[in-house]
Amino acid sequence: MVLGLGLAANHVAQFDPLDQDLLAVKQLPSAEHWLGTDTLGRDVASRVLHGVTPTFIGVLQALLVVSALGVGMGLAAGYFGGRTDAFVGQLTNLFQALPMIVIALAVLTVFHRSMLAAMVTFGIIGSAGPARVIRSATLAIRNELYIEAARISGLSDISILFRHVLPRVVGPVIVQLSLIAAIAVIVQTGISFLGLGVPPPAPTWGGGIFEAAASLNDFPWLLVPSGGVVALTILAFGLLGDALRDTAVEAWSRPVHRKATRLVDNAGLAAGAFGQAPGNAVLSVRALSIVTGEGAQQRTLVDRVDFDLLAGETLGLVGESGSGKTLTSLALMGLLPPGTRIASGALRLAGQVIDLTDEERLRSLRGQDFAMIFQEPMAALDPCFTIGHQLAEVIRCHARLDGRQARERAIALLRQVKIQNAEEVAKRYPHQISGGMAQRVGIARALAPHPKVLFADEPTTALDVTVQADILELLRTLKEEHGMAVVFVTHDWGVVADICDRAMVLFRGRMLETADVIDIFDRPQHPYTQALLRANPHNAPPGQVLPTVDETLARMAQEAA
Ligand SMILES: Nc1ncnc2c1ncn2[C@@H]1O[C@H](COP(=O)(O)OP(=O)(O)OP(=O)(O)O)[C@@H](O)[C@H]1O
Repeated sequence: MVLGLGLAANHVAQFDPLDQDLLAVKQLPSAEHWLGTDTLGRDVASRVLHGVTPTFIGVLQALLVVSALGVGMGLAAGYFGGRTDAFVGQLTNLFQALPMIVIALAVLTVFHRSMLAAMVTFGIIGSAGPARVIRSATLAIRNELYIEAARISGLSDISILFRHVLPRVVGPVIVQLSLIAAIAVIVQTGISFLGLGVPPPAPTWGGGIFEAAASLNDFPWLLVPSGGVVALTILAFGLLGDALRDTAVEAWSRPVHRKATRLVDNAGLAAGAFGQAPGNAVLSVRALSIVTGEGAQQRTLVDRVDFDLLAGETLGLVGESGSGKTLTSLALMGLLPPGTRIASGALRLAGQVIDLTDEERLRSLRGQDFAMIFQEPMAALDPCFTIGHQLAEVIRCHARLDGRQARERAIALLRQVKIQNAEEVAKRYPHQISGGMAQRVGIARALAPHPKVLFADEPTTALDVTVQADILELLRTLKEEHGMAVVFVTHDWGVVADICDRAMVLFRGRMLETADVIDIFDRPQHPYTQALLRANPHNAPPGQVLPTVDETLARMAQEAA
């Protein structure tokens, strides 16, 4: 808005900013002079408005220098590391050690009060701060897998920097540039205030503050318009930076609250669809569909999945990577990742029917009736708190216990998951325990609220084989002790055979077959299940090359023809 008014100053301002009226000096705001007049009777509003353009030109000059130098140095130092990093480090140290104001005064003297020279100098010296911040942000992501993958696939460093690194650090870049813009306003105002910038009578914000300071005792009002516009502009740069950062960086990570086009009528579904559900089903899910994208871009990721989970049963969700196993379980937990949403479906839990598109209702089940354990047990624990503290926190969320009681219950839970020295483990931090122990802690945390259903998303994949067997054994025992039902996400037929009672095979988001585990292994009905089983390494004689699922499907199609 300030910039808009400044650009339209010739039309908006009622007076020439240089017109003096010695008969109307030091006037307070009036209908004629909106912000009053100064010590020479000039219209203050007109002078403030005409001061906008030179100020913003200066800001732009500083921003261009910082964008090129500060952002460039930060990206290069963080990405290349080594000597580049050391060189940039020395340079930024040097810039930060330079006395900015003394250098600016010298530059203004040499370049005859050139604001351009002052702003370029400020941009060069001021680029040290953004360079350091952007270096740190780049360091944090330069070893991420997708950057490695881009390197391996032959992309040049420049295109990796601009296409893969810059978009990830755009948040800090925007924030740093908004800070620089605000400081550039202060520097310009300071220079004009010292009488070293554009000479009077040209209208500048700093000049206005200088005049206001001179007549502060007899006409204090004069400081309000000139100081106010500077303060408001600085504030506006901060807010603008935050808003731009939110739009550019965080918009994608916000949950989408818009409801998708419903694929089925959920009201009708809730009323009739559970008729077929077995009497002893703890959880029944009907027509669960998950989509991503909007309008014509909408893509179905999980397509009308139905299943029943019986009391004390373990149901395996099996399928290749990307078949929708994880999304199915996350959807029921109300934990879908950003960009995806439930388009339709209903569940019935303990006789209660819940519309799956009702996010609020679904969220209330999490941690109460539904609990979850994850593939990366260590990543699911907060490194800053002890195991005991983290367990006690969850326990106190669900039960009215004091600190000591919650700690005792935490230790009891650790014993339930067969951790021998539970008291001692409770005092440890996550980095002080093994992966297998971390998964036991994850299970203990999931058990704390006595859930009806436990979702286990490949909980043994990240563990070594002997620990895997221990964890599966533990889950089997706990399921029996607690009477829980378990939904077990896996792509490992060995795990299905070991722990599941029934299995549901998913392919590209569609449910192909659900059967008892023995039937699935002995009499798989769907050609895809047959192909998936043939690709199972557990069945293969050593040394034999297994057919891929696609190869088996192609051969079956040929035989059928
Ligand atoms: N946030 C997301 N936005 C868009 N599509 C997604 C998102 N998360 C997952 N998908 C897509 O949804 C589909 C199902 O993903 P899901 O993670 O459920 O598969 P999965 O069977 O669990 O695979 P894996 O065994 O590799 O974990 C995949 O095609 C995946 O690319």
